[in-house]
Amino acid sequence: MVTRLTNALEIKKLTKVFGDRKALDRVTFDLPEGAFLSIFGPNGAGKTTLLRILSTLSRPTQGSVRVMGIDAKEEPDQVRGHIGLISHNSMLYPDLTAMENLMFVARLYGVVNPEERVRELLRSVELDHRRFDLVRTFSRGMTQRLSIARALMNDPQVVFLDEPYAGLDPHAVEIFDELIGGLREGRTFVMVSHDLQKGFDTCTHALVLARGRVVTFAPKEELDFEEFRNLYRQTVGMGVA
Ligand SMILES: Nc1ncnc2c1ncn2[C@@H]1O[C@H](COP(=O)(O)OP(=O)(O)OP(=O)(O)O)[C@@H](O)[C@H]1O
Repeated sequence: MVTRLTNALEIKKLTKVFGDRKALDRVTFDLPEGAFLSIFGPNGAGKTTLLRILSTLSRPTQGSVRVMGIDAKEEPDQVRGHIGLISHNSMLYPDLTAMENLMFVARLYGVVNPEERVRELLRSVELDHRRFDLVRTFSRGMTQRLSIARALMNDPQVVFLDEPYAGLDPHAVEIFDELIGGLREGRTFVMVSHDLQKGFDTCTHALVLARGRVVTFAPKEELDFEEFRNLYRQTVGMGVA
């Protein structure tokens, strides 16, 4: 029997223009299901713009985006049902408790037993004991853990992470790595990272962007870290768009 690998992402000639600036320029790549893609690039390379388009927060100017086979331009709502996003903007309400925040999201997704699901998620990120505390009293690491729980509400097949290590102390990084490690089975991850070593260690595929264009897209087994690092340094030397 031949096992057919499906692609979690199919991106073709994706272009995004802001005024007279091209933030993304004909970006093209396919990512197989179950992969972990790390996206690298200097400031202004287009990483966040790409992540925002993949997660349906922004629309491409040109080109096509398919997430789990669904056209993100035509059916963004359908795509949203399959994805989770963990970003700087935690999408949490600081003046609500952890529990209230997650209950709100559970209702948005029409979760059948919302309270049960919320408690299960809170336990999985080790925040159940803080469920009645306001989010504004949480540390950066705790807020991030809660935003992971929020992003997992719909049991997403594709998870997007925007610089998840920013502002975390080493202990929080460890907890985060463990959490993500436990979620990798059967899921696809896409992470924007400024930490070259960590992003490279974690990934199965690497994408380097510069000035909105793909400099490299390859499975990790085709890349040697030292060469990759040198290439990245040259890329950073290319400057911003
Ligand atoms: N809403 C916007 N309006 C106008 N220009 C924008 C907008 N969003 C992004 N850009 C421009 O698009 C380009 C890519 O920005 P983007 O935020 O995607 O880069 P990035 O690689 O994520 O950078 P960083 O590493 O600094 O976060 C930049 O030149 C930026 O100024």
